[in-house]
Amino acid sequence: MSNEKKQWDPSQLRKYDINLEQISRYDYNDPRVDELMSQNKPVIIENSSVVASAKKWNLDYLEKYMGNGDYTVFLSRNHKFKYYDDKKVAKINNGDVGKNIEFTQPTKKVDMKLPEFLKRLKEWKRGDDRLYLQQGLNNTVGSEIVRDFLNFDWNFCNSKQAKHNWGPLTYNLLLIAMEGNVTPCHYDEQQNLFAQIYGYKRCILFPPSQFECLYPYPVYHPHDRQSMVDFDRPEYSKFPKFKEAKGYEAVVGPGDVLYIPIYWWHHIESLMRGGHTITVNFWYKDGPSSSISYPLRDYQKVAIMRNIEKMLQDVLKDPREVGPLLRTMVLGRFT
Ligand SMILES: CC1(C)c2ccccc2-c2ccc(C[C@@H](CC(=O)O)C(=O)C(=O)O)cc21
Ligand SMILES: [Zn+2]
Repeated sequence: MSNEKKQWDPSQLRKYDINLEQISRYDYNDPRVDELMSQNKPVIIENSSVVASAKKWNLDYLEKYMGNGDYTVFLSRNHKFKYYDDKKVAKINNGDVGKNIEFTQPTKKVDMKLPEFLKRLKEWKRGDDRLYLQQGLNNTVGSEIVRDFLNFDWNFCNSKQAKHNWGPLTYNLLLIAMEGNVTPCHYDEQQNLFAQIYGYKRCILFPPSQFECLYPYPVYHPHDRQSMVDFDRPEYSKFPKFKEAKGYEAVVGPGDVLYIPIYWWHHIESLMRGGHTITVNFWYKDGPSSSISYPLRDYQKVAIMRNIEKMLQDVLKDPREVGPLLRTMVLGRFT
């Protein structure tokens, strides 16, 4: 490591007051990779050829071969790109879930041609909206890109999918972020092989067991699955257990593949002053839980809590009644 030219500098990482330790890195054919994956623990897989065919994906190549379709681009007034579920926004707007839910859309979703996206990326200056291109890799992209996509090392991905009993591949997202962009802490209900192609991203992960330290929004909220804690300015009075959160971090670079286990929280930032970043992720549904085995995994308890919240929300209708009912049911009774 010492003799390699350092590709990034710690000053490019945003400063957070969080207890973090390093995520392990192993060569793709090191048995410890599968050991960790089988325990649903994160690991960085080095030197695989999962996306080797995309090594040549620089912005000029993409501009030349990505075709002239419209791409999904998110715009943000600040560095954070908080996911929101627009189906849930609609439910709030038509009063389906109570009137008093304040929700301000944090990002705007626009369709943009690639040349315009790249132009705005190059000409960006302080005060401009930040951009984040997120596009499913499908047949709208040019034939060369499809060829590169088909030349991903699918044997590697399929072998992981089979060995760890994952469900079907649901999505490959192509992500082109501006330097400094942040995807705030959230979890997904899918297994994720996060393949870094260009530039460097710092990833902070927390296990599902840290649910009570990360204070997710209610399930009906458009920010379902996102943490309510603002890592830049944590409100410890509202979220006291955030002080106890214990996470794992890694900086991934070209050729690294980070396994983000299902239900694991992750905050992902493109290094400041590091130029744009390009990532392709591989999302897999969870495998068929052939038989429930005890003790339950932490992530299964998160799934149980989600189902209870959904059921209560459906039957109580007004979200303001969910908390009081749960408190009445639990406080002083289940010590
Ligand atoms: C922020 C953004 C563009 C977005 C906006 C609106 C709806 C969805 C999404 C969405 C989904 C996935 C990612 C990639 C990654 C985070 C990262 O690499 O930044 C990640 O979380 C994952 O691979 O699971 C990024 C986004
Ligand atoms: Zn995610």
